[in-house]
Amino acid sequence: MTSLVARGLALATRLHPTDLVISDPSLVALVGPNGGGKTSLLRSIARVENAAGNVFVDGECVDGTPPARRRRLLSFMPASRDITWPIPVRDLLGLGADAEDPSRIEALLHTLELDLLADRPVNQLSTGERARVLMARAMASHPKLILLDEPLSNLDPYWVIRFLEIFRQAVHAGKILIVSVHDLSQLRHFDRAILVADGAVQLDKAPAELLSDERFENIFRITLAGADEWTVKQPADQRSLR
Ligand SMILES: Nc1ncnc2c1ncn2[C@@H]1O[C@H](COP(=O)(O)OP(=O)(O)OP(=O)(O)O)[C@@H](O)[C@H]1O
Repeated sequence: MTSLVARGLALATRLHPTDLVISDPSLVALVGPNGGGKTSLLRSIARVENAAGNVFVDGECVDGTPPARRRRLLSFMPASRDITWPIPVRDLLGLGADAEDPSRIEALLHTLELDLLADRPVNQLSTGERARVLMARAMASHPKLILLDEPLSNLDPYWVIRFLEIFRQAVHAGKILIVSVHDLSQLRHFDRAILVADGAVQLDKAPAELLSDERFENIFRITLAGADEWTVKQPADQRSLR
C-alpha cells in the first residue's frame, strides 16, 4: 500500500515548514490562489529544488536515492509545457522508462492516443498534445507517487475527462497522485483537497467540506453563487480604471 510521509518541507520565502502524510492510494487536489505555494509544495516533494525536509515514499527516503530507483518512487510533471528539444515523442518517453520494459512505452502511446505522433519532435506539437506526452512521461517508470502541476490546463473537454479517468485508474493500481488544479468544478473527482495559500497548508479536507468552509471563500475571495458558480467576494478597487 503506497504511502507518502513528508516532514519539514520548506523553501525560503515561498513555503513555510510543512508536513504532509498520505497513507493510502488516493487522488489529492492542491488548490489555492495564484502565488499561494502549490508549485513550491509539489517541487519540494519532488526534490527538484533544494528544499528543506525529508520525503519518504513507502518508508523509503527519496533524498540520496539513485536516479533509477528514485523514478520508481516518484515522478513530477511541471506546469510548463515548454520543450525546446526536438526529440521524438517515443524517444522522450524512453528516457523515463526502464530499458527492460519497452512495452510500457507502446502502452502509454496507446493510452494517451499518441500513436500517430510518436515519431514527431515534441517541440512541434501543440500545447495540449505536449501535455499528453508529459503525462505519459510521468507514468513511464511506474512511480508510486505522481506529482502533477496543473495537468488539466490546456486540455480540451475530452482530454480533461480522459485524464481524470487515467488518474482514477492509477489510484486503483495503488498509486498516490497529487494534482494542482484551478477549476473548482473538478474537485468532486478528488478524494482529498488541500488548500495552499501564503506558503502554507490552510485547509486539508474532503473536497465538499473544503468548498463549504468559510475560510475557503475568504482565502479565494469568492462566494458560491450556485452549482459550480462563483462570484467575486471583494471586488478590487476599480478607481484606477476610471
Ligand atoms: N523561483 C522562485 N524564486 C523565488 N520565488 C518564487 C519562485 N517561484 C515562485 N516564487 C514565489 O513563490 C510564491 C509561490 O509560488 P508558487 O509558484 O509556488 O505558487 P502557485 O500556488 O503554484 O501559483 P500559481 O497558481 O500562480 O501557479 C509566489 O509568491 C511566487 O512569486
